[in-house]
Amino acid sequence: MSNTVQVIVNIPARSLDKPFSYTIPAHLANVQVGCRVLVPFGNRKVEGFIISLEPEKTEGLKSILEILDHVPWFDSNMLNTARWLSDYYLCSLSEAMRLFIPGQSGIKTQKAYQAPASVDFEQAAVLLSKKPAEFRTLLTYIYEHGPVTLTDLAKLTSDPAAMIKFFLQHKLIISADIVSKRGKASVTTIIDLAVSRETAAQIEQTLPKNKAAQRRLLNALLAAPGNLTTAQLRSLSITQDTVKKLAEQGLITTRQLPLFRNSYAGGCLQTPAVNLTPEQAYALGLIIPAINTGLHTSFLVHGVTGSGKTLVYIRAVAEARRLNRQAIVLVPEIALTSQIVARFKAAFGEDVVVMHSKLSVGERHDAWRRLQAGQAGIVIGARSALFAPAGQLGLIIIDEEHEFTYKQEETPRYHAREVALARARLAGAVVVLGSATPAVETYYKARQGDHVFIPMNQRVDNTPMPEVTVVDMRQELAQGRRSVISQALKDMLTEILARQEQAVILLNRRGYSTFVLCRECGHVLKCPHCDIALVYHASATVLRCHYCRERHTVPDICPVCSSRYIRYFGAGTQKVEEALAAAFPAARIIRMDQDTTGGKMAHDKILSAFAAGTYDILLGTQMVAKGHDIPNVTAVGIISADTALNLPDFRAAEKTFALLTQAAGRAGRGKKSGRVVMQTYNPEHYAIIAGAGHNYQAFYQHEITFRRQLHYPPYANLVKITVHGADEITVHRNANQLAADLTQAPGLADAAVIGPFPASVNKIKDIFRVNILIKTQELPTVAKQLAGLGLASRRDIIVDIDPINVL
Ligand SMILES: Nc1ncnc2c1ncn2[C@@H]1O[C@H](COP(=O)(O)OP(=O)(O)OP(=O)(O)O)[C@@H](O)[C@H]1O
Ligand SMILES: [Zn+2]
Ligand SMILES: [Zn+2]
Repeated sequence: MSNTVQVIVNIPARSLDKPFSYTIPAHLANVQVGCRVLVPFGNRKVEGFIISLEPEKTEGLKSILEILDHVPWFDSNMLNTARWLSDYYLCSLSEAMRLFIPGQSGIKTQKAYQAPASVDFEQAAVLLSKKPAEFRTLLTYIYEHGPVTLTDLAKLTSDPAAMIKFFLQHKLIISADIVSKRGKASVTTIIDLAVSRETAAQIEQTLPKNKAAQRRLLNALLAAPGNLTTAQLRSLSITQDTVKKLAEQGLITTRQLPLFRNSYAGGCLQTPAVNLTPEQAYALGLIIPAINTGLHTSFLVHGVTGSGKTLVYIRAVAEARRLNRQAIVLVPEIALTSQIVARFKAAFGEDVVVMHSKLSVGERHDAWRRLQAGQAGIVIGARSALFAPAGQLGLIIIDEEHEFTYKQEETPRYHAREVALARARLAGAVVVLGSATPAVETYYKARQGDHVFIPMNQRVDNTPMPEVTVVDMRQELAQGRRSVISQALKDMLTEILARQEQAVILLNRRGYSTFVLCRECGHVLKCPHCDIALVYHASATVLRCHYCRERHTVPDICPVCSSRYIRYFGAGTQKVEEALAAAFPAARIIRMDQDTTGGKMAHDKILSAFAAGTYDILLGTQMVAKGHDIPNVTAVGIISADTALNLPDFRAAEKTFALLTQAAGRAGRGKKSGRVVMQTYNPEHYAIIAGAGHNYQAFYQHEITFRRQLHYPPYANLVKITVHGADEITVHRNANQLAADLTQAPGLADAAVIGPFPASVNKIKDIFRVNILIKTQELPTVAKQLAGLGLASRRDIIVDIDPINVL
């Protein structure tokens, strides 16, 4: 029997990134690895996670105060995944473990005040004699009711803080933490008769008149076929007090049942039995046996838009469930993917737990307890669902695996795909990655044999892919048309509106203010050394390369065609909406972008209204391009296909290609065929040509060559180091020093250190940010070196392994 445990305290401070030892008091002897506990830490009580039991007994240790879980919250798979995460992403183990807890902590700590162990009443009386009477009242209250919080005290007097300060100063009170468990399982009380119905009826008769409530309760129980819940009693205005009185007399019994909150009562669809398409059958023919082996395998399902990937996921999950194993289904953003959630709900009902950002911490806890207890088998949600306590994990699905929302942009800066692969490897689980436009890194890995590759090249029912027209906006200008809506787009919309079909218009606005484009010839100013668009810094009106620091002034005329139409930064959604309204006064247009969608569920509402046919045209940014499956959408217009191309980002072409393909994929998914108009200043760019031709292969061939030549991922790993601080000069000095140190560091000899350069948004809330980029083929060595330099524990530094945003 072990007497000592190693505990990771749930405090995200980097300086505490090591386990602390505690002893186990005799009454908590059954504590296990993976349990959350309450421990004394300094003069506080904090939550801790037990990561190991030590055989040795060590003298002089503090002991654990309380066990918060009777079943360990962390199983070995979760614990090892957290360890992997902290090693790979250079975060502390507590930062990694917090990911696995709804609300990041199982306890809530409130500061409270109470009487000290001994009080010198005489001295207290002297001190208070000079003070207003309020002081005495408050102190008496604290002595009688303590520990009490400031909030409690604020109910008694308007400004308790000053008085508390005085009491603390003179040691009349001490502060103490009130620690409460979070996400307590909500319970319902069940009330039953403890005596025979005859006895109860007799007693009811003999109760005096003033016991009306007790009589009502007995009558209610006599009338009810079985028992009653407190909620039912409330409707009869029967209080807890009455229940207590009858229970004390031994007439009734009460017991508590856990009540699981389930806030997602979404409408269930009826799924008719379908025959699998040959490609779906082929995919499942590979995936299902893999699930059966119980060994880790990963698949990449590269299925064109509308090829029926969701059904493959559902059947794979059904197989995992048949084997009594659990499944995690990740979607990029729950608010934009209600259709897939509805399909899972329809197929699996209550076995599905849906995690979305609107859930309270309590609801999350309940949901996760249901998974932990095996009462639910499937969790579907955004990247955080990956950390669900699924002890029987057999399958992880990542839909739209190329989406950048899978990367967490705060510490720990993990990518859900990588963590999923690590967790599944540790659990012997299968991973299915699905996308019409896989990330270049993922596709490369599949070609290398790291993932089993499954192509799905046909749409369901062999519906043709939509026909795409590329419009050269330079030609439009040359022909005197200045509208943001080209003639071809206008013609297409006129036709489909006349047939009462619907259209989606995508305005790809991202990055518009960061680069300079010539409207006449489409030329974008690029760095001659890095082939990346120069970033426009409005504050200094200069152009800079964020990869090699080259600087240029902004030209007044285009260096290629001498046009004065350079410095074009594009149009916003509002402007496009006005142009559409002017061209189609009768059309019902709904706009969806950051400005119109305050709450997250607003997306959902807009999409459902559009799907229901309340609107003819859905106009918006990126978010209109994704995920939805609306049969009456036959036309897609892309206002500015190439804006993302000009982002000073080596993934610019990939982002553009993915967006065009996904957007085009919204058209013609039903019986009616679809059409797409893509407006661009770069019709000869490979991402545009491949996007228009639905040709992933062509895009990939081009892209991978570029990546190989310039040593970008997948041929190297990147690490982004951000130095930040309030003082610009210090930040720059520290960054320069760090870059110099890194260049000299022995373990980084083979790595390229690039920068420092100011972040593209170089000042946020008065904090300056400067980036250093490391390109390496030896990430583990570099990571070790960075950890050795103590970077991970510096407060002014953020280390981002495999950054998605390099700006
Ligand atoms: N075997 C089948 N028989 C009939 N209809 C099917 C079949 N499989 C899928 N479908 C239907 O085909 C449509 C497209 O399927 P789904 O939405 O799964 O495509 P997808 O591959 O996920 O596309 P995207 O990548 O664009 O999201 C859906 O309406 C779906 O219900
Ligand atoms: Zn030009
Ligand atoms: Zn450059």
